[in-house]
Amino acid sequence: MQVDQLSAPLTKEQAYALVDAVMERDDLALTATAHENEDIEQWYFEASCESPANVESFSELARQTLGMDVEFTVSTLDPEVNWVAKSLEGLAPVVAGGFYVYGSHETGPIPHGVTAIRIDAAQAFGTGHHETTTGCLEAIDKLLKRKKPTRMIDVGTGTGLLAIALAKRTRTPVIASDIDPISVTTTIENAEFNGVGNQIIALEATGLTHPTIAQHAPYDLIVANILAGPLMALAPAVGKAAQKGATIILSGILEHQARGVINAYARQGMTLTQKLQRKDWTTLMLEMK
Ligand SMILES: C[S@@+](CC[C@H](N)C(=O)[O-])C[C@H]1O[C@@H](n2cnc3c(N)ncnc32)[C@H](O)[C@@H]1O
Repeated sequence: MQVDQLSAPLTKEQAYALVDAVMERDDLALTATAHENEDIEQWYFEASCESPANVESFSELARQTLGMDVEFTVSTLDPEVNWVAKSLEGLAPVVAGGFYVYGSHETGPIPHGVTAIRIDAAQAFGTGHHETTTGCLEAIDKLLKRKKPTRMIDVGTGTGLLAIALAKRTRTPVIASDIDPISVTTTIENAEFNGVGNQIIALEATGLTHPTIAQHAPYDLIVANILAGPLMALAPAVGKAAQKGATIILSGILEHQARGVINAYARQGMTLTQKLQRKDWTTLMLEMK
């Protein structure tokens, strides 16, 4: 499958507005992100989709959303190359919440007193470098300093990093689920070489809809690093699956979206206990009352 990548330099606000607009248009079949090239202080909108990109529909959406014409650069990616892995090769280790997340290319010594997790770049999200992931690792560390959960689920597990972090620290089984089958196979491999293969139950599931997830409920810890929209949609299911006193860690939320997510979870009986801010990204810790 060939993949086309559309890119355009925009302001930060324009780039995020376009990401929001794309999220509402399933028919365009696009995955969109906004990011900053810090070296030149320029924000970009980027989207990828199966070739050939429907540039005309997309330009029309941009025109309607931003009220101006946007010129997109379109490039076709070679399907034989694992571009995600390539772009992540050589990343430096991440230290967050006492976890040390490193790739197999790393040759330096592992620092003392950390929980080391080896995650290789793959076609799944979660090498620990994104602020949403470091926010979750720090929230997990804060929680584990005061209590040890025993019934845990990581929804939207990506590479399995957060589930592996929990399994390593608690030595207890953790459910790791994702909508994407590639995440599930990646998670199984990552759990194996981190020595927690027998603790991670990796499942393909949308949200909390899977018989195994229902069987293991209620949970005393639910972690979900997805995006604000899907997180708000998940609030009723999380409310049903969480036991009284459970901790809920939510990330993938832009600062201006946090209030909406907090309100959606408050309506299901969960109250905010802590908020962690990493650049533009907010991680929420909530408790089921
Ligand atoms: C931002 S990544 C987080 C990965 C990893 N947990 C981390 O913190 O680095 C979000 C993941 O959620 C998955 N996802 C998105 N919507 C989902 C849903 N409704 N149910 C389950 N997984 C979902 C995506 O496939 C992706 O792997």
